[in-house]
Parts: sequence; structure tokens; C-alpha cells
Amino acid sequence: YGSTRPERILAEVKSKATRGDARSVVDTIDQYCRHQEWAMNVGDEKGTILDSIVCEVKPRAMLELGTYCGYSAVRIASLLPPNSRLITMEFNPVFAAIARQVIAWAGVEDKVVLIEGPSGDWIPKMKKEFGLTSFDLVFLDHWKDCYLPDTKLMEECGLLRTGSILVADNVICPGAPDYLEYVRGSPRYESKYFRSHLEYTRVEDGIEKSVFLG
Ligand SMILES: Nc1ncnc2c1ncn2CCOCCNC(=O)c1cc(-c2ccc(F)cc2)cc(O)c1O
Ligand SMILES: [Mg+2]
Repeated sequence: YGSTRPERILAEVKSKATRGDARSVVDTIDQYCRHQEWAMNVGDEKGTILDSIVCEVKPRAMLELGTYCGYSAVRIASLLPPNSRLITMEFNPVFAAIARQVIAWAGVEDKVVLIEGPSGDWIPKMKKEFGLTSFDLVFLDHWKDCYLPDTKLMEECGLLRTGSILVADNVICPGAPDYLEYVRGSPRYESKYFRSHLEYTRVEDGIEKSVFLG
């Protein structure tokens, strides 16, 4: 029977990465996706940019849209201060099932809450469901044409406060042009582009960091 790419990534993690060692899980996935088969993880190069922002912000409450295999959830969770939480949202139940196992293997399950479903359905429920006031940091890595509508939805639902930071992957490849135009053109955001490459390739891509000014 044919396994899926996420299943092959999980198998690689279980056979090569040290259980409970988040760093080795991240490195194992990067090795596999660079040398065996490409996959849409944020990757090592853009991951380093994401790491520096997470370390700078030290978020108490963080949201990730688009979990996939859990690579960035593990990366982020390993950097979170004590009693901080990452809520990560995945639409695809197959991806979510794999991500739960990758997150558990890395030993960061006590910092990560994985929820399944479309972002548009969940965002309006977040405050009540999780008893939170706002997110300190949001990592957008789901459908690229959902970045803008979901950002507007988060604004409307009061999930962003003055100083909340949005970090968006793939703003060049595959691209999120309407999102870029919005955060760069709006007086309510201070935006900065970090030039990089599409994970595991030499194709240009980048991360956009946008501070919500309220
Ligand atoms: N909770 C939710 N609500 C709604 N939708 C949701 C969701 N959770 C997931 N989804 C669905 C979308 O999930 C995956 C999104 N990510 C990408 O598509 C992606 C694609 C490439 C790529 C592919 C091919 C190339 F040739 C070049 C680049 C690279 C990347 O780094 C990407 O991140
Ligand atoms: Mg991405």
C-alpha cells in the first residue's frame, strides 16, 4: 500500500530522531526533505528567521495556522518560555494525525494544542474556547489566499492587540500578494520583509513580519 509523504516523514522521525529531543526532530525532517523528498515545512533557512522572532517576542499565547507535519510547531514550542502555549490549527485530518505524533515524539506536547478544522470556522470561537484575550504572535502558513481574510477576521474578533505580531510564510512563493499589499499599505501595520528561499531550494521566498498598531 502506498504511504503518504507525511507518513514517510513520521517514519523517518521515529527511526532517526531522538525521542524527547525537539532539535533532533527538526534536523531529521530537514535532512529528509532536503535529500529524499521535498515537503512544505518552513524549513531550516526560514526557520532560523522564525526562531529569532519567537525568541524576541517570547509569546505567552501564540497561534499557528497550518500545522502540516508539525515541523514548525516543534520548532516554535522548543523556544517558548514556561507556561506559554502554541495553538496550531490544521484543516486536513491526515496531516493533523501525523503532526500529533511528531509533536509527541519531540516531547513538546505540553506546550502545543493542535486543533482541527478550517481557520474561518475556528477563529471566531478562539477567545471563548481557550479563554484568551489576544495572541502575542501569529504564524500564518496555511492556504495563501486565506492569509488576508483570516487576518481581517482576527482583527474583527479582537484577537490582535497593539503590538501583536503576524509572521507570514511564503509571501513570495507560492505568494500572498493581497495580504502583502494589505499589511504594507495599512497604517495599522508596521511591516518588514525578510528575504530568504523556498524551503530546501534556491527559489526566492521570504517571511513578512507585521506589527499590529491597533
Ligand atoms: N486551519 C486551516 N485552515 C485553512 N486551510 C488550511 C488550514 N490548515 C491547512 N490548510 C490548508 C493548506 O495547508 C498547506 C498550506 N501551505 C502551502 O500550501 C505551502 C505550499 C508551498 C509550495 C508548494 C508547491 C510549490 F511548488 C512551492 C511552494 C510551500 C509552503 O511553505 C507552504 O506553506
Ligand atoms: Mg509555508
